[in-house]
Amino acid sequence: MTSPYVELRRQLHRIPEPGFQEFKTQRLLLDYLETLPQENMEIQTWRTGILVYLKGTNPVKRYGYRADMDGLPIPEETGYNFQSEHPGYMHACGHDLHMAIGAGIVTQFAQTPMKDDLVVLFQPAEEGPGGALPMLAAQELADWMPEQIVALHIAPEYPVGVIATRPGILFANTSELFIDLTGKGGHAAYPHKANDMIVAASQMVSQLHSIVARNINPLDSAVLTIGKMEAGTKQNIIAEKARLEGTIRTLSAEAMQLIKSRIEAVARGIAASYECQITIDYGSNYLQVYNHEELTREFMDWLTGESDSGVQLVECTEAMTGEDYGYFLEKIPGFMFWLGAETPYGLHHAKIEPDERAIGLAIDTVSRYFRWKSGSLDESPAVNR
Ligand SMILES: CC(=O)N[C@@H](CCC[C@H](N)C(=O)O)C(=O)O
Repeated sequence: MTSPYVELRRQLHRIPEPGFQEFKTQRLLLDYLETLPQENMEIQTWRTGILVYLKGTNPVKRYGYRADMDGLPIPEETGYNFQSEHPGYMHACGHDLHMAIGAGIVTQFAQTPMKDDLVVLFQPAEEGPGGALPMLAAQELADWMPEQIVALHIAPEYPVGVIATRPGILFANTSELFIDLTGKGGHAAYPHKANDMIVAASQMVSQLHSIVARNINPLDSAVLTIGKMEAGTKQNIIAEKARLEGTIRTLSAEAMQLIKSRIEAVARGIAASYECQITIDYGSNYLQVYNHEELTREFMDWLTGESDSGVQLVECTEAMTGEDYGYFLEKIPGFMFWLGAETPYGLHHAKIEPDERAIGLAIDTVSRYFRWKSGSLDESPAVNR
């Protein structure tokens, strides 16, 4: 029989929504939360997010768990019979699993409280424009601010049972990148009377790709990806406008600064040689995910000691993915970890089908960890997987 959390994940999978438009997602989660015992639980909404407070029996400390909520603009190509009902949108980054795990953790503590308090946060807009910073600034969270926080991200490359993390930097600094080029359009047969922005944008993409290869110290990892290019209106019209959309990833703040200044130099060169106007917008920027060194090491040691939990700990390297959870870790001590959910297709792929057995394992592991921290491990109920 399918567990209630897998069922909830499937329902969430059907309704992926863009950042700050997670209206149906919020409704579905609120409906689920209403089915739970309410005696020691309080719920607040913030924009399309949800904050759940679970009161402890004799609280000294307040812990936190954060799950992200938004989907991605990807037309789904999985074989699921619970595919996205929102054309062109898909949960392709595991946020449906992250939320189902969050709901499972709430269930565990609504049914059997621990000694300490727990706040579970469902945060909108992780993929963009970023919900973490405004949520951290919101009065709703200020009143319930956790003293330690945990989050996870599914990992398609690890089997179920693997939890991978490291003390220190786990995910990169990120900056979005939007470049608009404006030249002069015209008839395809009169190129000498126009400034073709398809040619200018193509040149610019090549030059942008040489920045990481030729300006960044190879020992200081960085990535610049252009994920979208738009130009032109018809095959026999010279394009007056072009737009490039991408993202920059770095492990150091200095490399981010350097890449941005090189992008601006490339833009000045292209603008001069193609006699066009270029504007650059860096969109939203996320801070690196920096795991608290002692707390992460303590979690890793605890996992290693949990011999019959079915979890295998891997100490992994950093990844160039980004996460606005980095802003939580800037303010609140805590960590993030990768949760094995093996599938042949990676994050942000139209065919990704994460292994759902990861859901029960994560609910069990995170709940047991909080109970252990709180000195309440003896009261640990089994998870309905
Ligand atoms: C885990 C993950 O895939 N996160 C996203 C975060 C996106 C940040 C921002 N919108 C950007 O594109 O720079 C990622 O792409 O790493």
